[in-house]
Amino acid sequence: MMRRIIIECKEVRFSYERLPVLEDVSFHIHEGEFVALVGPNGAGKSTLIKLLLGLLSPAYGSITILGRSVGEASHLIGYVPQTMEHDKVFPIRVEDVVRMGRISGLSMWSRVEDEVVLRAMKQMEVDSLAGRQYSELSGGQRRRVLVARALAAEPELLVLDEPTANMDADSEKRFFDILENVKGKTSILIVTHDNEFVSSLVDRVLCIGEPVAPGRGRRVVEHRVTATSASPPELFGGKVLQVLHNEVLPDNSCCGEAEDAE
Ligand SMILES: Nc1ncnc2c1ncn2[C@@H]1O[C@H](COP(=O)(O)OP(=O)(O)OP(=O)(O)O)[C@@H](O)[C@H]1O
Repeated sequence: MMRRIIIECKEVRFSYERLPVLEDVSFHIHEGEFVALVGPNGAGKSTLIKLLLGLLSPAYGSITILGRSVGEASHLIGYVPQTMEHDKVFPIRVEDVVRMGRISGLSMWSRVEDEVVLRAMKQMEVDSLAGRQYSELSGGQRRRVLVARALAAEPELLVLDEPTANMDADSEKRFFDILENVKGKTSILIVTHDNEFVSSLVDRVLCIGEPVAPGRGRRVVEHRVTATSASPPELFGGKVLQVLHNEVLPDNSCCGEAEDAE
C-alpha cells in the first residue's frame, strides 16, 4: 500500500512579470513526511510556498492537495509565516491564541475542542504557558505558540517558513527538539537554513537548484537524507543526500531512518 500523497506539484512554472522564478517543478509530499525546502537567497522558496497556499497561481502546471485544487483545499494547510506582528498591549492569553486555530471553537465551545487545543499546546510544550500573556513570552516561546495554533486546526500539512529565524542557538535547538513530537503525526514542510538540526529530523530535502537554462526559472531537486550511502560526500549538515526523482514511497518507508532510494 502506498502512503497518501498530501500535496503534489506537477510541472509548475511561475514568473513575476518578466522574471522567471520556477520552472518544471514537480514533487509530492506524503502523509507523515517531514520535508525541508532549501535553496539560496532569492531562489524562490517563498514563491513556492505562496503557490502551495494558493496566494499565487502557476503559469503552467498544477498543484493539488489530496487530489483537490488549492482553491478548494488550502484550509488543509497550517501555515506559520516567518514574521508575525502582534499588538504588544493587546491582552490575550497563550491558550486563546492557540484556540484561534479552531475557527469553529470560537463559536462552539466543547470538550472535544478543548482536547484538541490542549493536545496542540502539549505537542509544542506550551501547555505550561497557557495562562500567560502572549506579549510577555520570549520570541522562541511565541513561535512555538504559533505552531501550536496551526496544529490546533489539525492540518494535513504544516508549513513552517524559517521558524527559527532570529532565535539564539539554545532556543533553536529546543524548537527542533520539540518539533520532533510532531514528526510523523502531521506532514511538515519547513523552509530553513538550519541544516544541522534539521538533518536529524527530515526525511527528504527539496533543493531549489540552478535555472534550467540561462535566463530561465529554477527547478526543484529532491533528495533523501541518508547516513548510509557512500557518496556523494557531506552535503547537508554532515549527512549525505541522495538524489531522488519523484519517488512514490511505500507505506512504511518514511518517518524513520532513511533507507536506500533505489
Ligand atoms: N512580488 C514580487 N514581484 C517581483 N519579484 C519578486 C516578488 N517577490 C519575489 N520576487 C523575486 O523573485 C525571486 C524569488 O524570490 P523569493 O522571495 O521567492 O526567494 P526566497 O528563496 O524565498 O529568498 P530568501 O531566502 O531571501 O527569502 C527573487 O529574485 C525575488 O527578488
